[in-house]
Formats: sequence, structure tokens, C-alpha cells
Amino acid sequence: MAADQNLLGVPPSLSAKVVGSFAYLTVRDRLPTILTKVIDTIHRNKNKFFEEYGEEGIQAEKQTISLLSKMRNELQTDKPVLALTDCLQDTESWNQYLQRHQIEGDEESVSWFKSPWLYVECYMYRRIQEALWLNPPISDYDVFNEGKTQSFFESQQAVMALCTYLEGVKKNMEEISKNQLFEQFNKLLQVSLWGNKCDLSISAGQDNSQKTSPIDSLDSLQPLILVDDSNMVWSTLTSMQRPGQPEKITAGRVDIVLDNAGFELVTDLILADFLVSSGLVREVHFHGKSFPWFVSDVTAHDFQWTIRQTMAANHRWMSKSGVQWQMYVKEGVWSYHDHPFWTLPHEFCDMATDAPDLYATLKAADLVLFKGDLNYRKLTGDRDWDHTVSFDTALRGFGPAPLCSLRTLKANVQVGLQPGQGEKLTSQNPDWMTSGKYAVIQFGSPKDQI
Ligand SMILES: O=P(O)(O)OC[C@H]1O[C@](O)(CO)[C@@H](O)[C@@H]1O
Ligand SMILES: [Mn+2]
Repeated sequence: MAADQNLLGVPPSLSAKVVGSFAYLTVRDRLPTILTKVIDTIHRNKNKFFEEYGEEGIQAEKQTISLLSKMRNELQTDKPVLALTDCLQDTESWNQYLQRHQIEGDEESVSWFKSPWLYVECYMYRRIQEALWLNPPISDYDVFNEGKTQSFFESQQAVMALCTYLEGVKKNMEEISKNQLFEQFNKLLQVSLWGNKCDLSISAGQDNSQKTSPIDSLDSLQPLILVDDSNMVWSTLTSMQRPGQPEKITAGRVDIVLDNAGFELVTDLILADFLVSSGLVREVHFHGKSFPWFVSDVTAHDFQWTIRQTMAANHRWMSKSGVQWQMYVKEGVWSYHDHPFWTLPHEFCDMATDAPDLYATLKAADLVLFKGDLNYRKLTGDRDWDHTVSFDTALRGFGPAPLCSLRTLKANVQVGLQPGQGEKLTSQNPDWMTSGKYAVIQFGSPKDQI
């Protein structure tokens, strides 16, 4: 990665150095709040650690809290970003990334408020992991687990409504026309899109779950979709024809780069179930995070837990869905994958060079769906793009396969709008890019031939 000024035509990264910007407010207010909650959670669980590990558990709790308080202080006083001291699989990559930034400026200039927002925000979650990791008995403790679990249970009614809806769709699948299939696909794609409203990072951990049936709200939400490329997603899906069976619509592989656990994950599983049971898709690969990330992101544990809870629900169609999902996993129709790159601070245009194995994996997909705001920030490099720049330009060569971002807007980067669209939104609704009220279904086609 070269210095910003060397990247001809590429705008600078968003950063907290712009006083008053959303990045600035996030680093100044939201990140310390999240850290304080993490500290409280660890402290509240002191007895649990004692029961599990005795005195060693108590020591670990104290030590972890002390490391986290130190980090909060570094953040609030804009201290330099420090190298990681644990020896995990990704430590070297993080420290090399830091060095790259230090080479561009000097040691002091790589700091919480002066460096790219994307970098420091990711770095905070990695430092939380480091604090735990350095304290072995509680290394694997997920500080965000309580929030994720609660968000799942609080959206039970909505989950039941969705599972019931899916059952109805599946029952009629044999008889429906291609147009009707497209209609159902669109609905479930939008359910998965709006599921992204329910993350716990934008609300700094406050309850943000789905209480009503999402299907009923789709019509009223439609005007809030600023870019709707669902036709292109549909064409991609329906052109995955099997050689020798050109008349048959089917059956490729879709990869879903997951975002949040809780209600959003259920909406993704519902969509994936529809894709498979309709015969549109043969296989779905889910990609999640290898450690707790951005408060509510899905880990392997969350993925399995969600399927088990759905199976165990005391509701006919919900538990039936759970049983089906477990079966998909068992048969390999669905698979869960994680890769350290998803929890690095890199823009996705760096993936081909910095994580060639992951890039090659995604190349084998016929379509990749990227869920959520953070993935959008990484797709576009979290840069200060003009709103009318095309999505393909902002991807800067990233394109292992046809891809689509399903994202509610929670950070001030948005490309691919019509001339004047951004200005109009700003005049009507100054916080349109950060409120989570608006969304995009934005399609990109691969440019690279790596
Ligand atoms: O879960 P999502 O949709 O990626 O959102 C994560 C949130 O965290 C942020 O990165 C800011 O903290 C925003 O971009 C977004 O609000
Ligand atoms: Mn998230």
C-alpha cells in the first residue's frame, strides 16, 4: 500500500483528524464507550472466572482490565499505535501494517486520531483480543457474547415470522413461475439487507434488535434503498447454468461474507435456505470472523449456536428451519469458514496481494454477497470518494467474482449515486450516511484477471 498522496486519483482515507467528522466522533465518543462496556462486562463476570479458574481467574480478570484501561487512555490522549506483543497467527501482519504506516510518516503520526479511521477502529478490537490472549485462563472469553445472545432472543417474534414465511414459500415452490421466484428472491434479499440495521456497534452495544415482522415493512422501506442492483444479482444467479443443461436455472456457489450475529444472521440463513431450496444455488459458503469483532460480528461459535437455538425453539416452523440448516451443514451444502484477513484492517483491494489464498477461495464462487457497513467500508477503502464515482472504480481492482454489497449506511462513505442525489439527501436529511435509515444493494463486476 502506498502513501495516500502517491495514489493518483484516490481520495484520502477517512480519519478522526478531521475534527467534527463522523470518524472523529466515533473515535472520541463511541469507541471509549464500547471499551468501558467491555471492561464492565469482564468485571461483572469476576465470580464466573473465579468459579472456573480460582485465584488465577481473578488475576486474569484484573490484568485484562488493566490492559484495557491503559488502551482506553492511549486512545483518549491520542498516543501512537503500538505494535502487538502476543504471538498469534496475525500478529506479524498487524505489525507489518503498522510499519508501512510509520514509513509513510513517522512513529508519532500513527496515532488514534491521526491515522485512518478504518485502521484504528479495527486495531481497537484486535487489542481487546490481545488483552485477553495475554491472560490465558480467560483467553477465549467472548466479551460481546451477552449482547449477541440477547439480541437473538429479543428478535424471537421476528424470527418466528420469517421462518413461517419461508415455510409458506417453500411449500409453493414447485408451482411458482420464474417471475414469482424472482419476487420471493427480492423479498428475502431485502430482508437480509434490512437485517443489517441490527448491529450493536453503531449503538455502542445498546439494544438494536428487530421487534416486528420484517416482511410487512418491505414496501415502506423500498424508497430508502438508494441503489438497487437486485436485477443484476438475479441475472448472475440465473446465469449459473450447468453445462449440458442450458435450459435449467441452477446451480452454482454463493459466498456470503457475514456481518452481525443475532437477527441479521438469521436473515442471512433464511436467504441462504431459499437459494438452496429453490435450486438457484448448489452450495453456500459463509465467511465469519475468527475472534469477537465490532461488537456483534459472527464467529464460528455464534454460527453454530444460532442454528442450535433455532432448532431448539418451541415453534414449529422455527425449529423446522433449524433442523434443515443443521442438515445443510452436515451434508456440506452449507459451510462456515474463517480467515485472518477478515479481522485485519486492510482495504479489500489489498486482498489479492496480502491474502492470495482467500482471494483464490472467493474466485471459486459465482457470486459473493458482502453484508454490512464495515464490509462496504473495506470494499471502498473507507475513502472520501465523491458520491458519483462508480462502485467499480471505488473497488480499485477488487473483484474475485461478481459481488454485491447489502448494506445499511452507517459510515460516511457512499459511491455510485446519481449526480445530485447525495446533495439532495444531505439537504433533506443531513445524517443520511450514518443513521442506518438508508441502504444499498450494490453490484460490482470483477475487473481483475489475477
Ligand atoms: O455491523 P456493520 O454494519 O458493519 O456496522 C458496523 C458499525 O461500525 C462502524 O464501523 C462504526 O463504528 C460503522 O461503520 C458501523 O456503524
Ligand atoms: Mn458488524
